[in-house]
Amino acid sequence: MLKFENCSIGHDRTLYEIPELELRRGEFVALIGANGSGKSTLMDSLVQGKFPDGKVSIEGRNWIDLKLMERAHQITLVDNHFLGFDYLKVSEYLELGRHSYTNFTGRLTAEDRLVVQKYIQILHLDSLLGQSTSTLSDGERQRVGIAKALIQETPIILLDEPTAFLDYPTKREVMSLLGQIAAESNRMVMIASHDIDFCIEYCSRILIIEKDSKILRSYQAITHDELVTKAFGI
Ligand SMILES: Nc1ncnc2c1ncn2[C@@H]1O[C@H](COP(=O)(O)OP(=O)(O)OP(=O)(O)O)[C@@H](O)[C@H]1O
Repeated sequence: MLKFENCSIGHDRTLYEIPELELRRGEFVALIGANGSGKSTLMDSLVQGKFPDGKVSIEGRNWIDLKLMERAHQITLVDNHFLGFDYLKVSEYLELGRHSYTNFTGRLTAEDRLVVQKYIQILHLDSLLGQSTSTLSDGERQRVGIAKALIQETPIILLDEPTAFLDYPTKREVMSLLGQIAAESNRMVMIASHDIDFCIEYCSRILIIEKDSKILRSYQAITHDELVTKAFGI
């Protein structure tokens, strides 16, 4: 569904190349690389539709030709930058997930509300709905962020370090949930992560930004030691 051909990734200089890569629905993909190697840059480039060269296509359509709203219906990014606002309740924040589907009034339809309600149930968020988004714990904020991404109902979900700051059981819970979402709702879920052992355990595919070659390569199965050598050169 998401295909890269001869792409260079980087802002003002090339950080690495993606010669050829095709990601499919149902896959739970980990993106691994050293600090500053360009994991967030790839996610940002996808959301913004900015690739200096090469070709990225989704379901056969050239990604850079899609309008902003068309891209918003295809892809969602959950990052760790949102720390909440005192005035924004969890329920209101989740409703923003339907924003790209509403008309100019911004009002949700009954159908939109059903979608929001569905993911509130799946992620067990009932007890948090009236709480201010600025008061959530890291684990709660992560679950709320994932719910908002699901509410957007895009076939591609990108999460930048979704397990950062979480305790051990919550990391397991989030990884298992993301794998389930990919498989059961037929979406492609990609995470950037430094939790390499969790990625090996839970993800169906590992993408490594290789330190020596500066090439992004895909692995279906890889050991901890092989991964460390390829990603960090040690
Ligand atoms: N807007 C920007 N303009 C120019 N350079 C940028 C910009 N954003 C990031 N960079 C640079 O691009 C490189 C890759 O950064 P990026 O955040 O993608 O790495 P990362 O792999 O996600 O790192 P980490 O694991 O530390 O989060 C870094 O050298 C960074 O300084």
